[in-house]
Amino acid sequence: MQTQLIKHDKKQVDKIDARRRHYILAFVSYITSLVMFIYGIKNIHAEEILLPVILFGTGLLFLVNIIVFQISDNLDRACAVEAILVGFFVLSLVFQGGYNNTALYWVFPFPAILFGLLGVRKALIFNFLLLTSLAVMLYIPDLIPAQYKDAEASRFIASLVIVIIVCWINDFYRERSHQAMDKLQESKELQANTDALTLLANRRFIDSSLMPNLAEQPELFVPLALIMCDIDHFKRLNDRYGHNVGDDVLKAISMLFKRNIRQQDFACRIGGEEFLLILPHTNHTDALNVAEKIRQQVSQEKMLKQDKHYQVTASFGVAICESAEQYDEALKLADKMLYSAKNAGRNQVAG
Ligand SMILES: Nc1nc2c(ncn2[C@@H]2O[C@H](COP(=O)(O)OP(=O)(O)OP(=O)(O)O)[C@@H](O)[C@H]2O)c(=O)[nH]1
Repeated sequence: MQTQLIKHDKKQVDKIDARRRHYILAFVSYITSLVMFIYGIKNIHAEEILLPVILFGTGLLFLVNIIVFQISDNLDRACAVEAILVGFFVLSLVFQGGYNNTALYWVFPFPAILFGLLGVRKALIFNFLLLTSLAVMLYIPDLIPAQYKDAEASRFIASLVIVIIVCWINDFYRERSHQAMDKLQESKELQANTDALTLLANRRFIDSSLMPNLAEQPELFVPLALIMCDIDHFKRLNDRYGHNVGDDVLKAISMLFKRNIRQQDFACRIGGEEFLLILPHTNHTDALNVAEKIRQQVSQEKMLKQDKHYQVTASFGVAICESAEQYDEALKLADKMLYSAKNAGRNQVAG
């Protein structure tokens, strides 16, 4: 669950990538429609009506697509539509020939645009389809009204293949390095949120990951049970057997927590010998039962190899949190309950 929450926080990386695609979409839409309208006006009296129709038509469609995106906020759909418009524009321009038969020059920016809009795999397929359609149009001249010289067509196709391959290599490794950075960041984040001795989550995890998620999506957590746990007379144990033995006890208790909580629960070390178990969707009775079960197991487990008769015990305080705003109050209550368990003689649960 700790890893899942950290992954959830990594959505920041996806947001940056979505922004990149958004800018490409906006740039291509506005610039292409502007260029289309300017050329449409320039060619309004062209001999063939098809050219201004293509120019105004695609210009308008690019504009409509970005406006629909601004309203609907559906980036994937807008990018897919944009890619289809790009394909349609490229094919119809080459079909018609463009102004003074210059259509082929306008094709070269589009492979890179397709990679920017669609991501590596889809863009590669799309570019391949576009390339094949262009090759068919150029090598079977009877299919289209525009006339291109044989040498011109071959050079164009060869250059386009090079452009597509370079864009593909570039984008493939950009995506790979993006994924590697993402993993590295995730493992650094996990390390920073983990207590080195017990490998439980630490206080930083609660503050930087759990709390924002609780505030953002309380329905995933509440009612949230907080079980505060403190090992009894730990100072005495340390003094008698040494710090290393104390450390081993901390590790053994942490393992015991992990064995007794569900996959969606969190076990955190929040102080020297103080722990906090955080159990989402858990009511007061269930939380008391969990605490009692763990208390019994702690008191029954032989934790010291050096002294099989030494009984480690722990005290527990339980409270329920119903909202993110209530968290601090519930934590204070769990702490208060813990102290009443200590005052009542230790090795017990209060809540
Ligand atoms: N071995 C070990 N000891 C630690 C660690 N962190 C804190 N401690 C010790 O934990 C002890 C906590 O002692 P106290 O706060 O007096 O509490 P206690 O002896 O457990 O007594 P009660 O809580 O009242 O039952 C101190 O002696 C700390 O030095 C740690 O990482 N390893």
